[in-house]
Amino acid sequence: MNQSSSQTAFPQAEEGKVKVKNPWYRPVVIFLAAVITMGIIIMVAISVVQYKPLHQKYKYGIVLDAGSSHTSVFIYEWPAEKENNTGMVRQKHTCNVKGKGISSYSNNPKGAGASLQECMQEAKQKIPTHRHHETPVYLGATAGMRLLKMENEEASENVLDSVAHSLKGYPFSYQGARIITGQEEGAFGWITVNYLSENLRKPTGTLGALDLGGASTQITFVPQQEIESHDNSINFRLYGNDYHLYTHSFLCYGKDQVLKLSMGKKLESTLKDDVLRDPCFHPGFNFTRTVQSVFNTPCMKEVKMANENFFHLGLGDWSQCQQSIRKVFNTSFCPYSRCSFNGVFQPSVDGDFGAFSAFFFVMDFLNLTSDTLAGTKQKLATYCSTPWKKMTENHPNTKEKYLSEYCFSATYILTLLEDGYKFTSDNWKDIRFIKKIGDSDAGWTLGYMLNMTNMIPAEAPDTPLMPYGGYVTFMLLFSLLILLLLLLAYMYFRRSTRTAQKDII
Ligand SMILES: Nc1ncnc2c1ncn2[C@@H]1O[C@H](COP(=O)(O)OP(=O)(O)O)[C@@H](O)[C@H]1O
Ligand SMILES: [Ca+2]
Repeated sequence: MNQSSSQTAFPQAEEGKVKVKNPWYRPVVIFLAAVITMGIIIMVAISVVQYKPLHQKYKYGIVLDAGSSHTSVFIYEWPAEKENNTGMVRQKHTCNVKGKGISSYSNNPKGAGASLQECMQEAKQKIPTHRHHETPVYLGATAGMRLLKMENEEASENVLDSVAHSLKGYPFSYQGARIITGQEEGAFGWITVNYLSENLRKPTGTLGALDLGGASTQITFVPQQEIESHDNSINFRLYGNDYHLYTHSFLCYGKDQVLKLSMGKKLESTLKDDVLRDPCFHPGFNFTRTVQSVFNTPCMKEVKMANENFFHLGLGDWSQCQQSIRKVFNTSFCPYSRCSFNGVFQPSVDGDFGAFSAFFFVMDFLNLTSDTLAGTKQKLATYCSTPWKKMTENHPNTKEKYLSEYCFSATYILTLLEDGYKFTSDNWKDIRFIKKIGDSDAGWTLGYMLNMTNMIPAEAPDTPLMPYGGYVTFMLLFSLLILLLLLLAYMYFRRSTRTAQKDII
């Protein structure tokens, strides 16, 4: 039997000696299986880390900017998972409170709280109900309330109590209503513009901040020189970088207060006359005002006039207007190596600046946001000399108060920037007149909220493994690769089995 079987044509098929090779034992297949398993594990792991943002939940915050001229309610939103990253918070909605600023309610404090109702109701609708209770609400009052506090502290407290009471009546998380300092107003404005420009986590330069309100104005930037006065220096650490800022807020140098100051100075020189001839107003402008409406401010000593009323007449002379505005800056003394005005230290301006609030409203209305300094002056001179009649005909939909004051306001802006802050025709182009960056308004409110909610950490937070786009591409390529490997493995398996079967046959 042994002999006969040794003579067969197919010795492999010999009984007892046939061995079908199992393809899974081959090292290549083991390797492929290992790669596939590892690939799947890596994909699952990355998915767990990266999947979170796909299920974004938004959080919200509300800040009320109680300015001297009016109050605005800002609603911010940000993805809950990414709250410590720069550029994540955006403005969802704004609401302008009807009527004047809260400081105008000094004789009727209850009215201040009541005035907020409409906008706060709107906030309730804009923010999903299940988020209401965890949405912080802050009210920050600026220079109008600083002035009221100087004039009548009790009245200012009553107004603040009234707005606090009103805000506590909503389902949000009330966090306080207070007068913020000029330093805070400057520093938070700077944080806002640099947060929105995503300058804070990069080693690139920062943007200085120029804010012009009705009652005060702020300048904030990173200076090249040492800051000689303690009051003007602010240091903070954001996302792992140290910032040394220069900031100053000039109370009474908002555009509405400066208008009063310069009119008051002109009235002083015409004590007995009941006519104020004003080069900062258009020719043909003629308005009867009360003397009290000019002197009703703690920014100026009241001057006794012969009459209660006066006629405010426009002359439309830009260069005379600038001469009169220069008088509100005291440059006769400086206890430091250099000053802006009124004996306030200021290092030389450096880098790019964002100029917002009334800087923007005024320069944008006059189409002066991108001219040279000389060009701006020339256009302004022509603008101021335009007859008032023509102005009202050309701009029937513009508020008359604003329209009548643009010549004055723009002349003040130019004088403040050039004579006050010492911008020159060379670095004029570094001033960007801006309203918004992306969806969000430039102003102190966003920076204030980021700070109060600890959303800008001192040290840089962890970043996701890779950007979202990169992650999707990576996952796609990786899936394709795994598919390819599976296909290869399958083809290899088929071939090996076929060879084995052939071998058996
Ligand atoms: N469209 C506009 N045109 C001109 N000025 C404007 C416009 N909108 C607002 N303003 C002015 O901007 C200034 C805003 O100041 P505000 O923030 O109320 O005061 P402050 O910051 O000093 O407390 C006011 O002088 C207001 O009249
Ligand atoms: Ca303001």
